[in-house]
Amino acid sequence: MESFTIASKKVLTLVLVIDKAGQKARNLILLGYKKRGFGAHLWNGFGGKVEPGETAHEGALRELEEEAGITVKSEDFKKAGILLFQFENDPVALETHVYKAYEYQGQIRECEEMRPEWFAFDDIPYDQMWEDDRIWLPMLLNGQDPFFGRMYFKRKALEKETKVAPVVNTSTSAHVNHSTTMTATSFTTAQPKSGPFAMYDHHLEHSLQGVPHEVALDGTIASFEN
Ligand SMILES: Nc1nc2c([nH]c(=O)n2[C@H]2C[C@H](O)[C@@H](COP(=O)(O)OP(=O)(O)OP(=O)(O)O)O2)c(=O)[nH]1
Repeated sequence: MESFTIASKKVLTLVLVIDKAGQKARNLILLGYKKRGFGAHLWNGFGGKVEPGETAHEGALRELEEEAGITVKSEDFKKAGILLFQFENDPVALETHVYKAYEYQGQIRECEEMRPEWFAFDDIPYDQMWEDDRIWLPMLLNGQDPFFGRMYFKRKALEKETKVAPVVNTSTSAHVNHSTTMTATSFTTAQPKSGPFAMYDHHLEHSLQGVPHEVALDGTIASFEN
């Protein structure tokens, strides 16, 4: 496993809302399609950066309200673990505190950043999610939390995708005009399927005895919650 010292870290949150045997008698998970910013075009839980003066718990509740329009009572909010994301040639690691909730209040709504949607557990769109999610999300869903994971990513080479504009038939005739030329070709940078980063290594401990509270700069669990 890759192991390198972190110079600093940012504290983030990630919330998974689960509807156990809901209306359709199937277990459902609420994911949001990220419309812009970091992790754009991927499905994910709700969350973001913890603000100064806020605990991770408070930050997670705030982001859930901002991004999905719903609230969760503190007693229904359970810490599932910490995921430490490290990126090649980037000394800043992302210490992501993951929470789960089975009850919520309010009306789920879309915002500028996220489009929420329920997914059955057997229909989770892993190929349109961060690559590490297929490793730890099943554990969260199976109750194998709390967990602690370290995930290492490399930046993917962005492929150039050629978009060919539709053929414009300038002929007034009903017959296909074979002499019609194709108009300007536009070049766009394609978004790789599971985001611009590729995971190249990971380490995951699950069913821990205690709930991780903080990660040390050597990438180990610094403390557990009381
Ligand atoms: N599932 C999953 N989530 C991840 C991974 N990496 C990663 O940063 N995240 C989450 C943690 C945060 O919830 C979110 C990143 O936070 P963000 O940049 O959207 O934060 P924010 O909402 O404060 O951002 P902004 O308002 O400044 O745009 O993505 C990953 O590998 N898997």
